[in-house]
Amino acid sequence: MENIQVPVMTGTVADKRPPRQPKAKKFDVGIVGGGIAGLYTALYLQREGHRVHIFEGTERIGGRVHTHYFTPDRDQYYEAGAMRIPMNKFQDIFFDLVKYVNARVSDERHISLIEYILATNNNLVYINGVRPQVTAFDTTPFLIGWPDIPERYQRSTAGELLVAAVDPLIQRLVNADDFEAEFRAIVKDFDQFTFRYYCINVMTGWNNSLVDFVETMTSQTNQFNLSVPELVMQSLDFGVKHWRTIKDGMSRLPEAMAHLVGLENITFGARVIGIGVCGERASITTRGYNGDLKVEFDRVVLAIPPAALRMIVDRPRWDLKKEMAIRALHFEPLYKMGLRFKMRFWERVKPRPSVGGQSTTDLPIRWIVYPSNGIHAEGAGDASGVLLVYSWMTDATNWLPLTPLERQNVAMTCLAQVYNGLKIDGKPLNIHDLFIESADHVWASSTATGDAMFLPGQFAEHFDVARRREGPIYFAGEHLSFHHTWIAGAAHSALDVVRDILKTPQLPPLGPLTPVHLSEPVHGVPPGVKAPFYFQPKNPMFLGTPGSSFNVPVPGHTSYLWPHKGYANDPASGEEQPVESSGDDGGDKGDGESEEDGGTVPKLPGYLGMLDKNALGVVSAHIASPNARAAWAMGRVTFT
Ligand SMILES: Cc1cc2nc3c(=O)[nH]c(=O)nc-3n(C[C@H](O)[C@H](O)[C@H](O)COP(=O)(O)OP(=O)(O)OC[C@H]3O[C@@H](n4cnc5c(N)ncnc54)[C@H](O)[C@@H]3O)c2cc1C
Repeated sequence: MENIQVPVMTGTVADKRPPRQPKAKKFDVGIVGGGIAGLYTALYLQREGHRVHIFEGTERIGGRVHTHYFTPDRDQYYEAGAMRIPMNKFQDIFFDLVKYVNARVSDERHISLIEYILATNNNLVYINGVRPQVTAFDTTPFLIGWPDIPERYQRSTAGELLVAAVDPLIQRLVNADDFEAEFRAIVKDFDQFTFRYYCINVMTGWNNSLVDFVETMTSQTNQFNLSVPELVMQSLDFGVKHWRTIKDGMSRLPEAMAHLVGLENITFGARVIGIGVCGERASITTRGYNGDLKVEFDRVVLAIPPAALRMIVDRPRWDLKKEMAIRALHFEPLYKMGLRFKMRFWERVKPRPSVGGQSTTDLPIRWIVYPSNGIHAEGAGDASGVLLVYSWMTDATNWLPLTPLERQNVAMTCLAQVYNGLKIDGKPLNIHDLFIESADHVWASSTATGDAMFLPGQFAEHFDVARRREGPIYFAGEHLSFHHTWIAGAAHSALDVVRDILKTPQLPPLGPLTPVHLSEPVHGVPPGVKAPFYFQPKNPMFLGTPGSSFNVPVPGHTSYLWPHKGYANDPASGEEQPVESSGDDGGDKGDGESEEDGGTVPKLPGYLGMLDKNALGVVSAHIASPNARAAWAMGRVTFT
């Protein structure tokens, strides 16, 4: 976009005015990826007066923030991606972002934070077929007969051992005036080592078997083969006592952010397949269901994980170090399955009911995570509920070869083993009788492949070069922050990019004190173009076929095509369900149909995108519009 030249007035009136400052250049910025990093970048640049457009490869906003709603009823969801936020100063950027968003969205989109319970004293442990009467962190090698443990550590708990290993380095970070400088010092000293090597060589008398024990009880298989700084950062966050989650689902955050950015500034179903540099500008080529689109921008931000960037093969070759970093940066595989039951049996089972927190097993399911939402809701005792199983690293990869039905069977068999012999209301618990349905997300086979968790040497060797801009092209994402695997990390990396683009290193994070009207947000609908470009979802996978994760509202109908429902053993609940008004849910998420949506599109907990009435309008005025075919003022547009 060109600068708008304000004509200089001459004569007496103009002479009395202070001389005009030249306006700072306003950029058109193309952002690839609609995860937190892309959205944060867009929000920030837009409020500084720049014009942004996000290209999201899928039909959903939020990337790895992904709440799966089984039904529109309260608490019938699981967090397939991010689910909990520790309340420490390193996560301030998240809490500030929530306040920033809340100051600007309608009540309906307001984000409420509720307590997240990380662990309770009643959570179960199930190791090698044994269910000791302690929690995972309180388990000792002696208690479960772990082999080859030096005598002096036989009665040390897993929690004590982990703290002894990481605390000296954590204290350095917690007490540092300059976090980044201290983190870099730790990188300099320890980045070349795996955490396992560190434990065996720095901790007196530890052997491999003791490391295996601590890893099994406090982490997941082979995670201690990652670099020392990664495990220190992870322990720093998981050592926090108080946690929060978002009421009615984490997806409410990216959805609210997207509404602030403006749905007309986001193109869904637009997988970017090419990046080019044209002088000082850059181009994005994106492929949708009805053709390719090439757009030029002043700046391009690639807010996508390295696995996704690597698969954009039509792009400049950067120097060998940069390409090596893109190839190498290690992501740990992650796997989650949500299982919905007719009652929240885990809260009623005797003798050890789990009200929140998570149980630890050495089975393929590894962790059983109990929902913190809905614990005290009215009628929760008898209502259906959802728990999830969660695996990392090798434990996550092991699910890959299985079909969805096989995965469901494995998870159910594991859960039955853990709960074998426990009672509910005085009778033996049979979880198969209570099961309704499941859904899962194999992150290892999605574009991100998991979360960034670097191998030894990668912080020292690849981190800075991976973050470095290449001409008009900038890079963002959680992997490019010091705080891997957190929403906070994605937001930090986006803030770094915004500072870099605007050449203002001191820009503060978005927060409660950010003035609402520092400058009017600029919306990207170019003059003369009524409907911005939207890919029309013609592909069958977008039409709600079984197995699809996408829901297209059918204008004029009240039905709603549900996402992948897993494999319900109850045919009655396995069918697609029409969405009726569910009555007053007493919350802020809306309740079924509303006047606003004309009774045709159900309002679901935070569901965004094309379900939105306004977005629907845009979808129907898609590319066929001759105006949209005209040059899009953000740059030159080519349809092929
Ligand atoms: C299972 C799991 C549990 C987690 N738990 C927590 C937690 O409890 N707390 C927490 O704070 N964080 C958690 N995280 C981490 C957090 O979700 C991520 O750090 C953060 O969401 C990453 O945001 P991002 O924008 O960097 O990347 P992403 O969210 O991956 O966004 C990238 C986006 O780019 C899109 N994209 C990719 N390729 C292309 C392309 N070629 N063209 C167009 N679009 C493309 C993707 O579809 C995606 O929407 C978890 C993550 C996972 C997977």
